Amino acid sequence: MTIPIKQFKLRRLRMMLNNPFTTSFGTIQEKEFFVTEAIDEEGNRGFGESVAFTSPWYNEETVQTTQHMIKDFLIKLIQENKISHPDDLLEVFKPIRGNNMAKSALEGAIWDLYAKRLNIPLYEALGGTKKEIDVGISIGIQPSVEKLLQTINYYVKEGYKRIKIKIKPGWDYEVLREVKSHFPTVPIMADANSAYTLKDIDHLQKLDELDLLMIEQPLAHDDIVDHSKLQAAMHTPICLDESIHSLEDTQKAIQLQSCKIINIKIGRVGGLSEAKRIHDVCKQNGIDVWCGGMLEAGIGRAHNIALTTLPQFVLPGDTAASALYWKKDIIKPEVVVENGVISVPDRPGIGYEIDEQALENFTVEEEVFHL
Ligand SMILES: O=C(O)CCC(=O)C1=CC=C[C@@H](O)[C@@H]1C(=O)O
Ligand SMILES: [Mg+2]
Repeated sequence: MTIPIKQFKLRRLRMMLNNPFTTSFGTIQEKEFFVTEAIDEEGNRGFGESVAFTSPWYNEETVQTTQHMIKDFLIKLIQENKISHPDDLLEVFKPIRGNNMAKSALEGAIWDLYAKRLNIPLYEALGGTKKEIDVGISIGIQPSVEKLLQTINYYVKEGYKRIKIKIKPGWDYEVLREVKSHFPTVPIMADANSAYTLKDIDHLQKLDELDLLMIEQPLAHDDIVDHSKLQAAMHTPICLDESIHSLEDTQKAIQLQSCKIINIKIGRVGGLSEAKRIHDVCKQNGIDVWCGGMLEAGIGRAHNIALTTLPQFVLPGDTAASALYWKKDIIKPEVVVENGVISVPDRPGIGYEIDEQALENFTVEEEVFHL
């Protein structure tokens, strides 16, 4: 049966992070993004969230390109095609190359609507089974090693199951060695956001001494060939983030042995349907996966939680508590983490209610599209 989508709402929100988040590219303090809403004939409402940043440092998409793609191309494709299942969007959106984050923002709202129409939780609609998921925390680059150690100490005491540290040349081996010596039993990983090249191979090999859980995206954002050379030269598992946009990329990375782990971000791969396909092929090939974060507000966070209930998400994700990011989130209740664990909500769809007042307060622009 066709999903009778009657209307789309596109809200642009602006929210301030509690703490600035610094990577090898710069610092984010204010987050701008879209909340998408798909409404059917009976008034059911499905919600999605976009993850592109205001400037294209993580990938080529931005808040502006997301809006352009949704308004001028993607909604038209939904108007022209019948959608019976959210997976249909894989074909419907095919004429548009790339722009995965824009596609995912709409697809997420349709997945939520689909699950709500069936009156089942989104995680169940996706085929997930876990009732609880393990989470870790991603810590941005800190002003000093001392500050970093204090921050880690705080999160370890809070119960987070693994700590991810951002690294870049000049802020890597010594810092990680210090961290490991203070927290020898805590699973520690490093994310380089493509700050190195194969010329750094000797330096990167030194990280093998530190028994890290993994090193994420050490080399170029669009590379899987050099990563395969690096993985062959290192014991530490390489995790790919930026380089994996699709099932096909995943299959090629597996074939080349470019990594042992994949960080699945729903937005980066174009939505939950593709994320699920990537998960399935990783499961068949013994590649561990985990769910990365993009500093999401509550709706995106809820989607991440639902995805993480799939069985191959065997490593803690970045889906930390709402309160670490926002003074006030846009969902009710907010996402809470106890001893590094989130209890997956059992309500229909994303499982959290929208805080309508908060949504309104953070909205700076709104547009409605009739189908
Ligand atoms: O807490 C989160 O949402 C994860 C934050 C995080 O690590 C990242 C967010 C955005 C872009 C990147 O720097 C990064 C990552 O690469 O995984
Ligand atoms: Mg990353």
